[in-house]
Amino acid sequence: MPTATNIVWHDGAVTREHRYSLLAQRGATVWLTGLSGSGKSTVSVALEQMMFKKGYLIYRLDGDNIRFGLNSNLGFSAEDRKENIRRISEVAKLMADVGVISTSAFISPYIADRQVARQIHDKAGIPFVEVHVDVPLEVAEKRDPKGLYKKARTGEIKNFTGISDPYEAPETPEVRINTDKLSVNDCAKAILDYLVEKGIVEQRDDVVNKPVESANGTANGTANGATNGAVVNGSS
Ligand SMILES: Nc1ncnc2c1ncn2[C@@H]1O[C@H](COP(=O)(O)OS(=O)(=O)O)[C@@H](OP(=O)(O)O)[C@H]1O
Ligand SMILES: Nc1ncnc2c1ncn2[C@@H]1O[C@H](COP(=O)(O)OP(=O)(O)O)[C@@H](O)[C@H]1O
Repeated sequence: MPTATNIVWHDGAVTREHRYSLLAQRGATVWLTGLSGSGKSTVSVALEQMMFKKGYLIYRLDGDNIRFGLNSNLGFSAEDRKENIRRISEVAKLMADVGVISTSAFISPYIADRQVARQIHDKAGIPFVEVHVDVPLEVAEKRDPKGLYKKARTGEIKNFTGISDPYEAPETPEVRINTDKLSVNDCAKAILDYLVEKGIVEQRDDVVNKPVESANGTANGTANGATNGAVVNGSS
């Protein structure tokens, strides 16, 4: 890929700290890596609901979804997966620079690519929390929520992670969740507990007084004290 030359960074007057102050939160990236069917999307959705109810602005970046748009030109070769992860890392970094907490749920099978994701965040001074969504291959394959393992076994899908392509598990992730041993809620809670323990987010009570259950992208909760449905800051 060509590298840009003759370019100069341009600073604005509104800083990251101004935006964080406006939003009453700091940006961060929660990076979920694991086999297909390990539970990355399911846990991300649960964490999003849990944190949204506490008044956090949180946004999910998800492998399948991103491949419909931004990364629709990428396949599953090692080179394409690397570019997939690099682009997502840059997007997550930008979102965190705005002040958004994002979850990135990507198989991201290669240690080197995840290292790049971490470096992009480290360089920008943004917290990067790697979560290994850990499950034995047999369990993921048995779940097979999209029927992809079946297709991979018959050879209909080539280069399928865990079957005909490698998955390099993280050795020292910030958080490891075993989705065959913990409930979805407990997995999400383990991540939130880590964020609180490390001071990445503060401890907050729920401020949204209805469950956030809609699966069509629109949240159905309303915030305590808010008349327009906007979420109010739950910090004291
Ligand atoms: N060959 C192959 N290998 C792995 N996964 C495949 C493949 N082909 C299609 N899919 C579907 O694509 C989803 C993974 O996309 P990602 O962007 O997360 O992959 S990667 O991080 O670039 O490796 C993955 O989503 P999840 O099952 O949610 O992980 C699959 O639905
Ligand atoms: N503790 C758990 N955490 C996450 N998913 C779980 C858990 N227990 C069972 N599952 C099931 O495993 C499947 C995981 O699928 P999905 O979230 O799409 O995985 P991925 O995004 O990693 O491909 C879902 O059918 C989900 O209901």
